[in-house]
Amino acid sequence: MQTFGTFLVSLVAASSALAASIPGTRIGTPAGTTSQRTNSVSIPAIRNPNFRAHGPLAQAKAHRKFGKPLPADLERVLSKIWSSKRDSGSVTASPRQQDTEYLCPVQIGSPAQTLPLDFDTGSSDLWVFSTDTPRSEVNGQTVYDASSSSSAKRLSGATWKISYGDGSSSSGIVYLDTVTVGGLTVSRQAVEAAKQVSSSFSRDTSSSGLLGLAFSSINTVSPNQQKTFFDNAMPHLDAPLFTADLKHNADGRYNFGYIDKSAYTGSISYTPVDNSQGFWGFTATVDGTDVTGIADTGTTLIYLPDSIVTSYYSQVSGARYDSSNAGYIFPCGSSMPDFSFNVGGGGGGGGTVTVPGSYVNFAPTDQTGQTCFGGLQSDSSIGISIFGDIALKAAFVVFDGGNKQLGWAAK
Ligand SMILES: Cc1noc(C)c1CN(C)Cc1cc2n(n1)CCN(c1cc(N)ncn1)C2
Repeated sequence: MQTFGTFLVSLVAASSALAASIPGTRIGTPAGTTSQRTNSVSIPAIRNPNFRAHGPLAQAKAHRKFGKPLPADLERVLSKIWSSKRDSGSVTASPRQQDTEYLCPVQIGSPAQTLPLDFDTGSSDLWVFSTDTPRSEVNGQTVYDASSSSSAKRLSGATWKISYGDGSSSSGIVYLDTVTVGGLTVSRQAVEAAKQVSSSFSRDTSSSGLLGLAFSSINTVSPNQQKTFFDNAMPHLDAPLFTADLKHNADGRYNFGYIDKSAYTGSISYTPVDNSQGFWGFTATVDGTDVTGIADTGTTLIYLPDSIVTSYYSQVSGARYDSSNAGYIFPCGSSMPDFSFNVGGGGGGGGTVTVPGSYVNFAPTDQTGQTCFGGLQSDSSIGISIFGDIALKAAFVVFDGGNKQLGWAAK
């Protein structure tokens, strides 16, 4: 069996023998060597340190070299190797405005245009500020220019329109273009260019749009619904999953296709996902009460049933629901209790995620800094419980699209 190293040496030996037999042939004297004779050279044979010897692949090379068909058993082995998935990606998630949102650099088009996007497991549109967005609505954001991308193709007749839980919205037209996240590339990804954005997006000068990571069933492109970046990438990934490792006031990371064992402690507790509404829906247990909600990186706070929220703030002196702030507030100097929930309970006890009390002290309600707004609020006006960034940044979370499950681990 010839390994690459041997192959390289034999190739070099052949050429220098050849050169020696043809007078005057000079194949160049490599740096560092001198030769008394005029028609001979000595070439170092450098072993390729990156080469990994592999029997079947070496067998295949030998058969191909001499034009021989591969034996059936070798064919079977190679087809398994060559069909194996081999893609993955890893990108930094940078917090903005006290962890209000997390932005990741995304490359779009050829040549690449890099835009900071909000990765949102609560929606399924990849939309961007673009040269199609009215100048009056662009406020310093980096915009996507499809006309500068040789790989951009307009998806004729396609439009999109999306509204979010906080009342913000955007809409526009659609291109197919090459999108790369952390080294993972999807060609012909639907890139939704905004022709209109609501004021909260215009004011958000650091974000150029969103990259949806919920299920493609709630993508808003019409008449032909489009797939999310993750859905398009999934068949090529080493594992059909991505992980979210968001942090408090610090850069975190989204990984695609693999689980970084150094990013969490203890074990990962898994729980089934209900994607019937297009979200990463799951059930957790809070103080013995089952809560069904969604894991949503695009929502800043945690929204849970009234009973749980009221019970939590009853532990904090001076905490109250304040209608002028439309939420629970408390004295900023309060020492907030930790907030825990259990995932994957079942017989094995599952795993407990503990949100430090300091995370629940979200932000002052005004410049005086006397009163602070809670990171845990009631879901009664939303109709669905949401485990947003305040909860997610307390854990290492596996979004497993292949097995429709969510994994939670401490970190
Ligand atoms: C958010 C946010 N909060 O303070 C700032 C600043 C921002 C960003 N900024 C105002 C603009 C904005 C509004 C939204 N986003 N970004 C992200 C998508 N939104 C979601 C996603 C989802 N899964 N669920 C609900 N809404 C609403």
